[in-house]
Amino acid sequence: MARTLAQKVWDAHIVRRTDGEPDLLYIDMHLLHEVNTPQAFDGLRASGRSVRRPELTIGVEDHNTPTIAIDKVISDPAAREQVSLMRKNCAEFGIELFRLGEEHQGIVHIVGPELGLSHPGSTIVCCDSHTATQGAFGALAFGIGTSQVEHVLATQTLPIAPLKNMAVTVNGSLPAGVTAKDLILAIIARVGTAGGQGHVIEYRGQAIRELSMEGRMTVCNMSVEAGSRAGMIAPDETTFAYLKGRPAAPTGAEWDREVEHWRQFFTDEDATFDKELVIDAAALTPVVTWGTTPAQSVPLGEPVPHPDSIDDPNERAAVERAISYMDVVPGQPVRGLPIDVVFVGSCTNSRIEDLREVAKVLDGRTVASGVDLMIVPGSMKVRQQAIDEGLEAIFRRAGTGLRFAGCSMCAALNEDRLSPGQRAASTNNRNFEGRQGKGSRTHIVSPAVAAASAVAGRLVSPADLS
Ligand SMILES: CC(C)[C@H](C(=O)O)[C@@H](O)C(=O)O
Ligand code: SF4
Repeated sequence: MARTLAQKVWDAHIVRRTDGEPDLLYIDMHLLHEVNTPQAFDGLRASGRSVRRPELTIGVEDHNTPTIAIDKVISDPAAREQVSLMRKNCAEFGIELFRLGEEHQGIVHIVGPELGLSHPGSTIVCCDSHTATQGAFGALAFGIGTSQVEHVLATQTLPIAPLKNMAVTVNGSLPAGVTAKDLILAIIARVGTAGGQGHVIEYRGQAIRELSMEGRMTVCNMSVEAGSRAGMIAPDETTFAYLKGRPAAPTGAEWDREVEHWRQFFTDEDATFDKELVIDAAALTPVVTWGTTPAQSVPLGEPVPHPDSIDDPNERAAVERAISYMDVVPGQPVRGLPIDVVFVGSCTNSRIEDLREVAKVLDGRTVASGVDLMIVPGSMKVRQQAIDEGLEAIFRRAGTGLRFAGCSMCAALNEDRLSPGQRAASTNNRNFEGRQGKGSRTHIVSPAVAAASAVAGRLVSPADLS
């Protein structure tokens, strides 16, 4: 029977299938960070169990870690406690841990691919919704809760009910100046924040094939913002070229064998999807969120919507509330909104390609006075590469620095946050009330728009800069 990419990966990992029960899937790679994992280890201890496959389990410190004083004691007691529990648990259960400031430390979803751990056709789980990022490699990668983390630690398997399949086909090529981030924001605006519920989204079509691995990861990363559990892209030569030579990639004859194996992971011609959406890439322009969900966005050139134009009373009320929280005016152009802070970072957009994009815009320009531009690389590797390539020098000349790696102001779980009422252009993925600090106002944008906005002090695209 014809199958989708997701079904092929799923089928290859079924350990047990029983009528009326979820499938039991084998898990190839299990990633951990310091949030949401302490109780899982407590559970193991309470039942006297060990970790079944510690060599398939890797821990990273990312959410709570500082991005400036990384050699000092973490000031927030709750954050300090989580990081210290992570160290204790990984040491006790024999799990490799990338600690704050170490060579391979960074945001878990950046570090996995960077090490070459994300193999096409594999199953990858982590205690974090944005695990979907690694679907860019044709892996079935998704977030799990604490009790599931305990189950995977103890057994290297996971009981899970089959997911539905959704196809998003992006025809044509993205116009110059339109990025993977604009594409996924446009997709989310069409699908809605709940449209992907219970589904795996497979991204296909020419514009997807033309994306770099970094761009594909940006797209898959935000699949969860459309409500879906995972996003996937079939592996191709771009995927193999990215993986080749990475520390956890196979080598020699095994590389050739694996690449042959990986080539089978694509959707069969006559496979069917439960939902389908087709997008025309050529019609897209830079997209910015104006509201408090990632779906409340408009092309940069368009105004904040009028609630009166919305028929559904619940939706109208939600839009009214978002307009009030964001302190924007219906009909007001989004382009030109003054901003206080620009955040370049998060597992959506803190890879080297993103920092290059930012440097390209900042080169020979300076950050507007009164605007704070924070550039937080996704990993220590990205940081080092940005220094080696001279990007950091460009950032310094523009009036900012390059911080240490971590989630930082994406979720404001460390000390990087907005003050109440501050407005940010942010390359992250979530903009709900208070996401970047109490009373914070977040406009989700691409790295290029973030950099241009830092220069102008207002929401603009690079094309708007003189
Ligand atoms: C802390 C973690 C569980 C959470 C997630 O799952 O996404 C975080 O990474 C986020 O982005 O809000
Ligand atoms: S960078 Fe943001 S979205 Fe990604 S894992 Fe960290 S907190 Fe979550």
